[in-house]
Amino acid sequence: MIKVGVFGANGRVGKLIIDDLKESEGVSLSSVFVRNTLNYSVDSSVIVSTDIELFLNSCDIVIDFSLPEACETLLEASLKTPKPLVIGTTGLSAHQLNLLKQASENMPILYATNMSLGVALLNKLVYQAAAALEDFDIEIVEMHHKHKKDAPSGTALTLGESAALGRGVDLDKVRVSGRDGNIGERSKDEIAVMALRGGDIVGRHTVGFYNDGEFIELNHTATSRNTFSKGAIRAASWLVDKEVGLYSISDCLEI
Ligand SMILES: NC(=O)C1=CN([C@@H]2O[C@H](COP(=O)(O)OP(=O)(O)OC[C@H]3O[C@@H](n4cnc5c(N)ncnc54)[C@H](OP(=O)(O)O)[C@@H]3O)[C@@H](O)[C@H]2O)C=CC1
Ligand SMILES: O=C(O)C1=N[C@H](C(=O)O)C[C@H](O)C1
Repeated sequence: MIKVGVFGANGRVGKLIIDDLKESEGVSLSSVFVRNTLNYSVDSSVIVSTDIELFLNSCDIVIDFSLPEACETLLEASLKTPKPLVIGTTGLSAHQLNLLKQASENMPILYATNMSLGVALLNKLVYQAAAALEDFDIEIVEMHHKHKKDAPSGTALTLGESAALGRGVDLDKVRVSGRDGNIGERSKDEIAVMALRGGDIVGRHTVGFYNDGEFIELNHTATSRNTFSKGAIRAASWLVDKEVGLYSISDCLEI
């Protein structure tokens, strides 16, 4: 039985991971890290702790859905106490991403801005379309619930990277994150990544390829957050016995 530690357990996704672990074969909840208290009860055998060392020492693998600062704390602690990590937290800074890469030299880490099978496939399709439709303008729009803190979503940025890779350009150099005022015509290479927020939208991503006379839009809509929690548990079962290194969700899903 794989002992799973959950980091971010009070959160929207964290709570679902704890529920879904009960229904998943070969895995069980062993520890939970909390800043203060856990907002609900778990089996008395589970270690619920504010002590990150105790939390790490009480599990075989960690699943993290928290916030960038919290994820940084986890990565720093894991440098001292290495554990396989499945990280779903988005909005990581360049420094935090570097820390993640550095940590993956000591332990296996799977980092995915979206744990769904559909988005993993969408990234492949976007890469292909961007390469094949070289004259088409690429625009990405994401929609999420009003509580989401980071923008644009990690998924939208990853889709932007897939598109940029297909075009052989660097997303950081071509990304547009808003348009307002008399800004002039769209340049050929730019890739816009725009964010909308409202209500309880779980997650919707559209990558559009627009040309004169025709356009294609590739869309993925998550209708349940369990898509992410179940995807993360599947990733944990896959990652737990891997060599040190940085893995993607495509590695896990073999697509
Ligand atoms: N990769 C993917 O497939 C997906 C990724 N996400 C990402 O996962 C993350 C979490 O999303 P969501 O569950 O909606 O967010 P929530 O805001 O609901 O949950 C965040 C969690 O992080 C914890 N937390 C915040 N700060 C700290 C800290 N300093 N130390 C320890 N724990 C902390 C909170 O604990 P407490 O309540 O105790 O403060 C809470 O449990 C986001 O980055 C989101 O974008 C979301 C869905 C899918
Ligand atoms: O915060 C969310 O809710 C989500 N975050 C992820 C992201 O930023 O891409 C994945 C998903 O779309 C839901």
